[in-house]
Amino acid sequence: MSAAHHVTGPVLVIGTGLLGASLGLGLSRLGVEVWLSDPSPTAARVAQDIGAGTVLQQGEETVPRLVVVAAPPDVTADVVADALTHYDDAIVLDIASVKGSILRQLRLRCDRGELSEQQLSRYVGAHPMAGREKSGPAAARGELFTAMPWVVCAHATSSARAVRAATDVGIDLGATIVRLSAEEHDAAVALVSHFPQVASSLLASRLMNAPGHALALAGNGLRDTTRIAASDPKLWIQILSHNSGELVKILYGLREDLNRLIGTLEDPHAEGALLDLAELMSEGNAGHARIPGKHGAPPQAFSVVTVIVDDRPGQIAELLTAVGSAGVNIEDLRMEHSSGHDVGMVEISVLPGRSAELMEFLTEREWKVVQ
Ligand SMILES: NC(=O)c1ccc[n+]([C@@H]2O[C@H](COP(=O)([O-])OP(=O)(O)OC[C@H]3O[C@@H](n4cnc5c(N)ncnc54)[C@H](O)[C@@H]3O)[C@@H](O)[C@H]2O)c1
Ligand SMILES: O=C(O)C(=O)C[C@]1(C(=O)O)C=C[C@@H](O)C=C1
Repeated sequence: MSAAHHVTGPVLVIGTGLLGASLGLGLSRLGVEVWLSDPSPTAARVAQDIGAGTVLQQGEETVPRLVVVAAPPDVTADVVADALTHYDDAIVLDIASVKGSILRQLRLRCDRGELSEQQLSRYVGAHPMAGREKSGPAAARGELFTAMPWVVCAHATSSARAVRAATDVGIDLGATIVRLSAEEHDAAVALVSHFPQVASSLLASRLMNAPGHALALAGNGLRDTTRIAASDPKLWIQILSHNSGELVKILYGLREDLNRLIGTLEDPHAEGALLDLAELMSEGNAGHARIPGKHGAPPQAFSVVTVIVDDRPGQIAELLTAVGSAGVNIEDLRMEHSSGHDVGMVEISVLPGRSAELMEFLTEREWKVVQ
């Protein structure tokens, strides 16, 4: 299948695990020529088998216009530097979960004369705020990035061409572009990604020696708060250690809150103790209410079913008729066009209890529902 897109291939994806294979899959589906490379021949082959691109065989050469480095954070700066040196006109971007440490390593190479300023100008950092608790290409999904934030971290000397290319990949994958400096990015993800991972892991680690009868009672509360505790330790020790400075600031605050809570619960009948507990719960309510919906939309009281439609007359009417025949009431409707796309995204707000059946109904009728 070939659809309108901004990215011009060939694109070389280096690192064909969950993220690299998902990106290859998303671009290949648009008709972009994608080459795949990974030190693990199995990871590269699996990525090829699922349709993410074509494996670049050892000794085989290609002239990519764009290189996307989707390797673990520890090796990302090395792989980026090699790509900037080896492919002398290609734009190189990385999609690692941390940005500041990688940029600092690349700058150091410039200062030592190992990389030229011209080479560094072809690099831009990016970070799709989309992923899974699973790793490897078998878990890849071409729609992983749809409607998710795609952070572009240009550095002081990134060329306009490089920034454009990093942005275009996100747009073509249906993501929402956010521009931040590497420092702003690292502070933000410490709070909204790295801290939740640590909190989830700490919570789940309490279960290691829990008696079977306690675990047998586990409901959605525990499942919701521990999904990401199943994440890959090899990846996360790198992410956490690369962004430790920002994370530690948040953990100091948590330590204070925990001390306060312990003090309160040690004597729940003390004067003011119940008020303290009420404050803790309502502060949590207030923080939760600030988590935006997809595309940065305000928090939703309804469930949103997102459907991708072709940008042509009659499509919305057909979709609304389909929702009507499912017997589901539309509480709100929002339509988004990604600039330059031939598709639009329709967000249908429905009562939370009706979204699963509507998704199933539409999917069965071959509407493209974003899962
Ligand atoms: N998993 C997520 O949710 C998520 C989300 C956004 C960004 N990221 C970032 O994407 C990158 C890849 O993560 P992933 O989840 O796909 O991990 P993954 O473990 O699924 O895949 C990583 C791949 O990189 C390969 N690799 C290892 N060393 C390499 C090297 N020197 N050169 C090239 N490839 C190498 C591995 O063989 C593996 O196939 C990481 O930097 C991560 O921080 C991950
Ligand atoms: O949804 C998940 O499973 C994720 O952990 C994804 C998540 C996140 O924190 O949102 C994790 C790390 C990445 O760098 C980006 C996205």
